[in-house]
Amino acid sequence: MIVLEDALTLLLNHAPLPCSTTRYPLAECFGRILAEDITSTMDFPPFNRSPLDGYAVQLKDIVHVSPEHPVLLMQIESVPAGSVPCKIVTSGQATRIMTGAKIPEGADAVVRLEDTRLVNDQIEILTADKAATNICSQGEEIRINEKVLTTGTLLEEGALGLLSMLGQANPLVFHKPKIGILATGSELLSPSAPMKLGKIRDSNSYMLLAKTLKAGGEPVLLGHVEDNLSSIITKLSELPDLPVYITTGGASVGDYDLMEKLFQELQIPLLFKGVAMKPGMPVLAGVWKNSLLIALSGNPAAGSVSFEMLISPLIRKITGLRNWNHKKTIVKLCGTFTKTSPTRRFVWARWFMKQGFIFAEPLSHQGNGMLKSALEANALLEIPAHNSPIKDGTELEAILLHL
Ligand SMILES: Nc1nc2c(c(=O)[nH]1)N[C@H]1C(S)=C(S)[C@@H](COP(=O)(O)OP(=O)(O)OC[C@H]3O[C@@H](n4cnc5c(N)ncnc54)[C@H](O)[C@@H]3O)O[C@H]1N2
Ligand code: MOO
Repeated sequence: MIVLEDALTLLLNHAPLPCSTTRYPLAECFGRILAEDITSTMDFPPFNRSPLDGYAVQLKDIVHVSPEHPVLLMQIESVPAGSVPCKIVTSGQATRIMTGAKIPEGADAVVRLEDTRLVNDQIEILTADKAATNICSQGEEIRINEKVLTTGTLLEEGALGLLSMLGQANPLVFHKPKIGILATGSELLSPSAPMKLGKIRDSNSYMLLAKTLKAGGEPVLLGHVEDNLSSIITKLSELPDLPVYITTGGASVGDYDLMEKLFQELQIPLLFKGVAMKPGMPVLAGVWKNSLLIALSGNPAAGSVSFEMLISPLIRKITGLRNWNHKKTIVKLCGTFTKTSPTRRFVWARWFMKQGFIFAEPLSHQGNGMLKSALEANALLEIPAHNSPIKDGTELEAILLHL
């Protein structure tokens, strides 16, 4: 039996390198991982521009204005966003300018439209309030040659907007790692099969498919196979070449729990067998033909916790993501937790904010009812080993699954 953190380190140390790279159109890049550093080839904004609709003027003409002592200026042109001003603003003149348009030469202030009035043909300036700061300077957000995005960045809305701004229509991204998911168990039926006595439908494959997608991998469902060593070996020999294979079922000590025998039969040296946590203790891992083979428990409650704690960070690392680690946080326990155990435990919980603190309430119906609690859970709460009953409000570590 191995400590969870050591098991994860072993898996990460044997993780395949991130996949090959390719260029994708920007619109197809959401959720992918950037495989190159992006340096700006231009300043942004690319020119001094107006942050509002108003008049570009010379500051010295308006510094002393007030509604009681306005000044009159002559409009020389009007510049919409996207156009280039042609005329230089000199003393006594104003260029009507729209938000986003280039500031004309000669102007060093912009008065907003609401602070002006049209008087005959002239523009009356009623206040100079903030006029000098009403200019967005060239390069104030991004300088030319500045590194804006780095390899390993998850491409979400901010990154996609920046890439577009920088003219990166086809950024280089990592291919998603393919993760094989094979369910073992003679009791298993596919979701479309008619029900039979003694059988259950395979829910693990679909649960782990979803978890794989969330971690940034590409799940490859390999179906299910009965608890028979030669059937499992035949099935494995037919599988496509993938960097990681996850199996569920047969990881414990029962007569038909064949995973340990499988590792022996295929002469796969074990990285570890059994992880000191509950649920999710039965896990075996090894390197098989340059791929990681990880056998999880068939118990949905156990398999999903093992996946969350061990496989999700592993997949995130193989995607090329820079920050692949769990997002752990300290929460306050809502209610008391009375179940004690010599092993550290992870329980599905629901976090919420109250009086400025994050609280987490363990869900009832854990264990075999895990799938129902998974529906409601948004956190995995860690209960330390050998705890005496834990009091309401005690600080505990949790992984927040959905924000
Ligand atoms: N004598 C002992 N028995 C058990 C122990 C133990 O220490 N000594 N550990 C228990 C614990 S804890 C767990 S967890 C399970 C682990 O069992 P396995 O990993 O070998 O998994 P299976 O026996 O194949 O299945 C367990 C359970 O889950 C159902 N199952 C299996 N596959 C699926 C699937 N794809 N979709 C939905 N449900 C699935 C299966 O029918 C069983 O009910 O062992 C305990 N026993
Ligand atoms: O290890 Mo079992 O995984 O406690 O549920």
